[in-house]
Amino acid sequence: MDDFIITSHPSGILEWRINRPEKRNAVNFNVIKGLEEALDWAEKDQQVKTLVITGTGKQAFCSGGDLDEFHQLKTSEEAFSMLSKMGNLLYRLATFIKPTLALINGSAVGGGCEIATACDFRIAKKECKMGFIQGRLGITTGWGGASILYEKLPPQEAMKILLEANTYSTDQLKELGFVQEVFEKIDIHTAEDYLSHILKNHLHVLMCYKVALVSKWEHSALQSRMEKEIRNCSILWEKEEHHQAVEKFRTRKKE
Ligand SMILES: CC[C@H](C(=O)O)C(=O)SCCNC(=O)CCNC(=O)[C@H](O)C(C)(C)COP(=O)(O)OP(=O)(O)OC[C@H]1O[C@@H](n2cnc3c(N)ncnc32)[C@H](O)[C@@H]1OP(=O)(O)O
Repeated sequence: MDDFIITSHPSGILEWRINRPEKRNAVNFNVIKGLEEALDWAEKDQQVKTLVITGTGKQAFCSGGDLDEFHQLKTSEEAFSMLSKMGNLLYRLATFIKPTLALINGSAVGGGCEIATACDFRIAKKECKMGFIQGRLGITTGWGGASILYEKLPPQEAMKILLEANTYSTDQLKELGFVQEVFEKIDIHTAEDYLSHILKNHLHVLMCYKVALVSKWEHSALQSRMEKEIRNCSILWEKEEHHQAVEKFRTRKKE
């Protein structure tokens, strides 16, 4: 089974789906490669007007980094190599020249929330649990998601959900303005309906509006703020508290 699936829809949506439901769509090195592939495709294909990111199954959008695969990374430098690889892709996603949407089909936690944050829009199935839970593992957002979140929510609201490292309901996050719409059921057709007016417009119109947003972030040095955030996470990654927290998760069911 492929770790990700890319589907080009006649509506002009390119769908990138993380396909690891048995691990709640955790991100491994293969999935990181898949995100780069999807961004390359969406950039080059003139038929593509929007990029939609989602997950396979009804339980998870994405559970963040694969704690088994990335658990092997022990030192700050080893961690930084992976974190910056994904962080560079999240900067590329956040500043992507075409509109992007996170179709949140299930729980989105840790780096899964960072991926959702990097998209322009977030629509979610009711009752999904979402949250930047990295703090529970003794680390901070490792893919630059906090810097992007500070661009999308009032700073005090963004800081509260980062500091709490908690999970929230979709209704709570809609009230905060993090989630744009909540649906009882959700699938790619929900995304097509939500994007229907955007998909009717010329691609060059959509791209010009994205350029206007991206230039704001270029001037406010979003990329270097993300790099600093990622470096700080890699320093925390090396500490014993982080490795013990990950080990506790990985062995929790075997007790
Ligand atoms: C790399 C850093 C990155 C960043 O911040 O940049 C991060 O994302 S750090 C945060 C990493 N993610 C987590 O800590 C989330 C861990 N997972 C969970 O909290 C839960 O699994 C949840 C809420 C996503 C879903 O809970 P649910 O009860 O529905 O499922 P289970 O917990 O029973 O898990 C089912 C199955 O999936 C495996 N699993 C889940 N998440 C991960 C993961 N992130 N990495 C590896 N494997 C994961 C879990 O172990 C179970 O497998 P099984 O073989 O059945 O034990």
